[in-house]
Amino acid sequence: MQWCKWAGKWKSHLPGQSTGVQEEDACDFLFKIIFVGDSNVGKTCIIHSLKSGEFRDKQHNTIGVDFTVHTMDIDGKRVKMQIWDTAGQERFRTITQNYYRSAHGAMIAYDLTRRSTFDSLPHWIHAVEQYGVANVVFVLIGNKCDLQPHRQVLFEDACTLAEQKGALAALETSAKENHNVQEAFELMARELIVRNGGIVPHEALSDSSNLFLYAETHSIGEVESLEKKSCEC
Ligand SMILES: Nc1nc2c(ncn2[C@@H]2O[C@H](COP(=O)(O)OP(=O)(O)OP(=O)(O)O)[C@@H](O)[C@H]2O)c(=O)[nH]1
Repeated sequence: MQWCKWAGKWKSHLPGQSTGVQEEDACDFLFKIIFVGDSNVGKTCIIHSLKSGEFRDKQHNTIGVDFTVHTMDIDGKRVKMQIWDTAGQERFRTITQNYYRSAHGAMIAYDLTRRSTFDSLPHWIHAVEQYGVANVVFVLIGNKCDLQPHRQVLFEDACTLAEQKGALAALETSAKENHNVQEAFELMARELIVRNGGIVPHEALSDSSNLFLYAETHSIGEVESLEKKSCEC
């Protein structure tokens, strides 16, 4: 018998029987994650980088919502993440908000070379909180950290916003260089496992703060004392 935990509710699966669930579909946890943020911040590329480890220079914008499943092993637990890649374009907002419902976690992305996409974050956080489940876990992701010379957002500004809004973490990623992509999703998975009754021994989670940041781990107190300097990618 295989078991799959869907955010608190256990479902049993009998491989090869009438459910049609195969051995490879078995998992210990199954989480729904929505990926939101302005258009062209790199959401689709991050997901592609997560799945393939490669960068694909996307030629077109997402229309509505795309869906993918990513499985990872966390300390011996098989964790499946249903990732919903939503279109950032304004015209799809009404449609995409329908997918926020029942999401356990939200990745909220901005492009660190475009300040306007960072300034949109309060909107996205509000929307996730408004249309999603109560106490949804969210992570702020500053993408394109390979483009350091074009940086318009200090990492410390993202940390401050993360602290103010109650984000789990602020991270900087590069889909192009596959930097911090796996880490972002693993961080989310570990937190969701803990919130859903699993025990995941990990030094980051034993920190008194639940805010984990780019490159190094800092508690909220440490963040406040960080100098205003851009972080290296
Ligand atoms: N330099 C660099 N470019 C990136 C990175 N990630 C994405 N891009 C580029 O940014 C552009 C937008 O990427 P997408 O993944 O399509 O952005 P999106 O957020 O999914 O956009 P929508 O589908 O409109 O919501 C593409 O031209 C990518 O090649 C990155 O990490 N570094």
